[in-house]
Amino acid sequence: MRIAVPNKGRLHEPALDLLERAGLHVVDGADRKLYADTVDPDVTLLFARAADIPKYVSDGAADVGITGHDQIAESDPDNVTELLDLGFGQCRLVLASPEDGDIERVEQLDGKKVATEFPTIARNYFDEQGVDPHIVEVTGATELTPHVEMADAIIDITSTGTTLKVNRLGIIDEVLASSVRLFARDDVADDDKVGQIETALESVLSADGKRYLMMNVPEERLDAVQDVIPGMGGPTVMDIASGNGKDGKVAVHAVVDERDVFEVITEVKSEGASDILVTEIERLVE
Ligand SMILES: Nc1ncnc2c1ncn2[C@@H]1O[C@H](COP(=O)(O)OP(=O)(O)OP(=O)(O)O)[C@@H](O)[C@H]1O
Ligand SMILES: O=P(O)(O)OC[C@H]1O[C@H](OP(=O)(O)OP(=O)(O)O)[C@H](O)[C@@H]1O
Ligand SMILES: [Mg+2]
Repeated sequence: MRIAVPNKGRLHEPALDLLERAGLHVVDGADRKLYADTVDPDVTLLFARAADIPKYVSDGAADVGITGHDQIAESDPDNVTELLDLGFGQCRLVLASPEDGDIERVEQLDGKKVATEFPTIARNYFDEQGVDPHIVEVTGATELTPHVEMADAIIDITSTGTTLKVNRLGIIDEVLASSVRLFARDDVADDDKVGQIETALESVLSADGKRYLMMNVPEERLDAVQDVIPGMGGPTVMDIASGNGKDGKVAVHAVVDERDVFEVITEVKSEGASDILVTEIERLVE
């Protein structure tokens, strides 16, 4: 099973980091190497350009891919399925034009020029809008093109909005929202190994922002403590070996949202909980 992962750019590190946290450790990765084995003898990583990854998967060079939804939509293969939103690389593809120009609406672009790195997405978008501009294909620095008479508008990626602002471009419309996805070729999407990879990555995403809370609670206070813990499916309650001054107490364990931890601790403490421990969770298989 081969997983295609971005070889550089902003998606490389977070994609590898996620695979590592999911337990798919790279065993022989070296800088600039184009493939690497993992601790799972059945799983190899291929490092490719983010834009080429949908084609690698579609054509069978890899079975599973990790890249932006925008790249999958641009490549538009008819034999891949998105399995998971991996929650990073969030951005929007937008239609934008010079702030001081007179293009303010999509309809004004009929017969005009629109520069983009995403010609397929652009063409689909304009077809839906019933507008027919010339698409000027570029491979980067798209924001420059309206200022050198190469284009009247652009369709490009924005996240913080800084690049558009610096280049005095204003958003006319949102074309596509994107984030990084795990996807597979249809003929392998139901394989056990693909399922294992999906579960492993999902377990890391599920654990993000969650904390594991442990505490000791006098038995007679258990109901009151349980009431203030918003854990998944209720907390786990265990007997504690007697002795050590723990008689009459039970151990309560619960998974709690990180943002609730402060409040929960304050409340369970006031209900009589002691020896409270908070730990991070590496993975959570639900
Ligand atoms: N500013 C951004 N914020 C969030 N995500 C982004 C941003 N720019 C790009 N992306 C996402 O990352 C993907 C790849 O962009 P990136 O810039 O890493 O690759 P690239 O420009 O092709 O890099 P390189 O040319 O070095 O290979 C995009 O398709 C998009 O999904
Ligand atoms: O809204 P912002 O936060 O400013 O981000 C948007 C910019 O980020 C990307 O470029 P990148 O930095 O990847 O450079 P590139 O043109 O070399 O791909 C994208 O192509 C935009 O230019
Ligand atoms: Mg880029």
